[in-house]
Amino acid sequence: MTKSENDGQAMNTGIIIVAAGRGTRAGGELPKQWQCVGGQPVARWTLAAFTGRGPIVMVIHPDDRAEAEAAAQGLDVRLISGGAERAASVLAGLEALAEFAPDKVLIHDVARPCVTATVIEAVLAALDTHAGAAPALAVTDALWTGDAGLVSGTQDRTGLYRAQTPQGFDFAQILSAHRAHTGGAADDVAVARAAGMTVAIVPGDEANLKITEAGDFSRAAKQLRGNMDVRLGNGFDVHAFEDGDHVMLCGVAVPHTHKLKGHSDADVGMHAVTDALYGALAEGDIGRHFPPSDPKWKGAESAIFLRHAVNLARTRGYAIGNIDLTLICERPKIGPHAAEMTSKMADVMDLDSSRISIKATTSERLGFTGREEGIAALATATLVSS
Ligand SMILES: Nc1ccn([C@@H]2O[C@H](COP(=O)(O)OP(=O)(O)OP(=O)(O)O)[C@@H](O)[C@H]2O)c(=O)n1
Ligand SMILES: C[C@](O)(CO)[C@H](O)COP(=O)(O)O
Repeated sequence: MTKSENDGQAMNTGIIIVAAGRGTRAGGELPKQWQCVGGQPVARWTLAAFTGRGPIVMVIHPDDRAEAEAAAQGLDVRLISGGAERAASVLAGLEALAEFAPDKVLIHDVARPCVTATVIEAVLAALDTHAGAAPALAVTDALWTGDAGLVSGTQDRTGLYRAQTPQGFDFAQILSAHRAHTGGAADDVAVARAAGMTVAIVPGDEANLKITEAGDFSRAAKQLRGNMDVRLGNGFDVHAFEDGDHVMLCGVAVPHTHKLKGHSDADVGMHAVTDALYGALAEGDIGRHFPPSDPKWKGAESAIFLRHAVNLARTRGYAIGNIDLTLICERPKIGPHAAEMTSKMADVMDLDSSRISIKATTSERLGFTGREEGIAALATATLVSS
């Protein structure tokens, strides 16, 4: 991940996912963040919730690199080594993020995979007016002290909150607060307050639980199932042939007796996939985002449109489930180029190629594709949010 690769995204916010803990209370053969809930590692859910919001640094234990790489596969995440205490891991993350010079930073426990976009956005909004902001829930149960199984006293709950993450801060201020902090701290709000920063409380969410004990895995799985929003979109596009010697299909220049006619590079395959993503988001189509009347897009690479749709989906908290594209033409033959097209699309979409299907059919010489007047493309996309 480089600074320039993130240009155009939410560049002023950096993300730190602290994942260097050992998960001793949760048990299991692997630390809790690498164990699966709802079919994928805890860490992957957590990373997906922040993808598209800015550069992500995940702080890990040096022994966990293989598990971390598997959990982050296909996502733009920098892995760095943490320390023995949570605060040391956060400081390592802040130092690594300094290269991106973010204005703000969100610091989140990997062990909170059910965090919602609403909570993240509430923290970010509060950072417009405060140096720090964090989600929390007011304590609603009565509080007691206990001793040897007996209630030994009661505790006034007025003004008490249960703290959650992500905790958000002005980047420069929290970096210097962490550098100056000595001794333990339960969280980054404690470090910030010790340095004199004010921290706003924003509404937390019961769903944003921290996997701490073994029983929390099933609670998280239930939550992830319940929160999951699956969206499906389809896209259809047609471009006519004109004189030329190659067609652009899914980012690959395929030699042919004609080229495709269009305002942009006329990559009919990418256009259909882009429209499927916009469709899944109920965001209209390419024309709404990149009007053909705008000379700026004349001859433009269609990868620009596709990346925009992908980033829009990720910014809204969706991961791309899969893409299925059918190209309809008699010629050129797609089969020999399908692997290269898949790899190019995977690259542009920053998506594992196993989630991309590119296939082709003829229309049995019927209709405009049968008469070789042009190429049609039909795409389906699924988006999954937690
Ligand atoms: N040295 C540490 C300790 C904790 N953490 C992270 O801080 C978060 C909150 O910590 P906790 O839930 O206590 O996780 P563990 O330390 O892994 O759990 P345990 O205390 O049961 O071992 C977790 O995302 C954990 O990975 C970290 O990055 N570095
Ligand atoms: C930061 C935190 O998630 C706020 O609730 C929590 O303090 C970290 O977990 P730990 O169990 O206290 O290490």
